[in-house]
Amino acid sequence: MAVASVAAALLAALGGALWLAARRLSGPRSQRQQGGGDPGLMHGKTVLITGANSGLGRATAAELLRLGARVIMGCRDRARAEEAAGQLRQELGQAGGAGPDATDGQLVVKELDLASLRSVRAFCQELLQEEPRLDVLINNAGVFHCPYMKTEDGFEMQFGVNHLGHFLLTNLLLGLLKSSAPSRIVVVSSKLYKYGEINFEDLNSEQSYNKSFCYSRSKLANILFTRELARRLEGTNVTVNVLHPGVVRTNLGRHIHIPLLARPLFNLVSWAFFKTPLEGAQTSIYLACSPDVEGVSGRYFGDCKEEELLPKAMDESVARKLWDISEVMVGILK
Ligand SMILES: NC(=O)C1=CN([C@@H]2O[C@H](COP(=O)(O)OP(=O)(O)OC[C@H]3O[C@@H](n4cnc5c(N)ncnc54)[C@H](OP(=O)(O)O)[C@@H]3O)[C@@H](O)[C@H]2O)C=CC1
Ligand SMILES: CC1=C(/C=C/C(C)=C/C=C/C(C)=C/C=O)C(C)(C)CCC1
Repeated sequence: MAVASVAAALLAALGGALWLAARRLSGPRSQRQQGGGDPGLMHGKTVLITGANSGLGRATAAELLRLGARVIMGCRDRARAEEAAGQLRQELGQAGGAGPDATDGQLVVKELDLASLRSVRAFCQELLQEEPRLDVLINNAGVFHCPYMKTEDGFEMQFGVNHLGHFLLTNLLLGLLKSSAPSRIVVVSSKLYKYGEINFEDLNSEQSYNKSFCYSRSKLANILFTRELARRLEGTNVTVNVLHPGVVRTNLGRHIHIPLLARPLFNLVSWAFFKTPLEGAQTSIYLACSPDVEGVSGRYFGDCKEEELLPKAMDESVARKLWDISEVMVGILK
């Protein structure tokens, strides 16, 4: 009897694993694995991607590089970024691209720590000196569910990196984006914005800290920032759009503690149900280079299609107030 139960359990586990594998390999998602598109589409264009050494940013960099762009990887850890850049050059060579030597110079690594306003300023100063143009800025880097931590300037980490660091970065690069117009800004947010609120009385979470709320708040801030910026950029030929990538298998979950014994199960589930980084990056890539969204600004996208926002993400007075407070927080108040 016991032997029969064990055998049944093993068979069920095997059947489940096979079903998951079949689902992963034959589902519609696998068809989106390798990007198509004209390999010369982004030729002559310079793209800056924050957090380009890992996950979605890395996959976005790989694809835009394949499409011929000069890609600047804005990353906080030079060693991790150089390692990723080396792998990307090699992958491009192996995929029949221009080859590691010919692509040199099209992939540039620069240090950028969004948890330090000093680093953001130094990064922009160098970039403005060295780069004659910037066609696409992709605000992709992010931190998720970290324990309570503060940035170098004393801001709650998720709000500080996901919103404020990118707020300063974008503002300092706006002149170059305008002089390179038509140009685009792409902001990576999340569907989890739905659970956030902009609680102006405690933006630093000094009174209480809830990591889920603070992540959602930072992602709501990404959307409000996008909409306010789109309004300010009207008539400049610089567009800005925001997206959610879906649930993607990346390093974003690094602060989530999974007990050692449960990890294989979580890995299996994420492998079966989460998007791959390349699948998740499709909307970022679409907004960065598709002719379909030429002139489109201030909109929210998922799976390369426009989606509706909750009223709280379209509240113009909250967006303006957040903009004004962010200017004071990062020290660019004119
Ligand atoms: N994965 C998912 O399911 C979802 C992701 N997103 C969003 O997608 C974006 C990309 O995340 P994803 O690729 O998943 O996660 P990863 O953790 O794989 O990548 C995040 C990137 O952000 C960088 N980063 C973190 N902190 C800083 C900092 N202070 N300064 C500069 N760079 C920093 C990381 O650098 P380092 O490697 O050095 O840590 C890394 O390169 C994020 O904005 C995230 O909120 C949204 C919805 C779902
Ligand atoms: C891959 C993987 C993980 C990653 C989780 C991730 C990437 C969560 C993403 C969250 C979302 C949806 C954020 C939305 O903004 C775990 C569970 C830590 C452990 C098992 C392997």
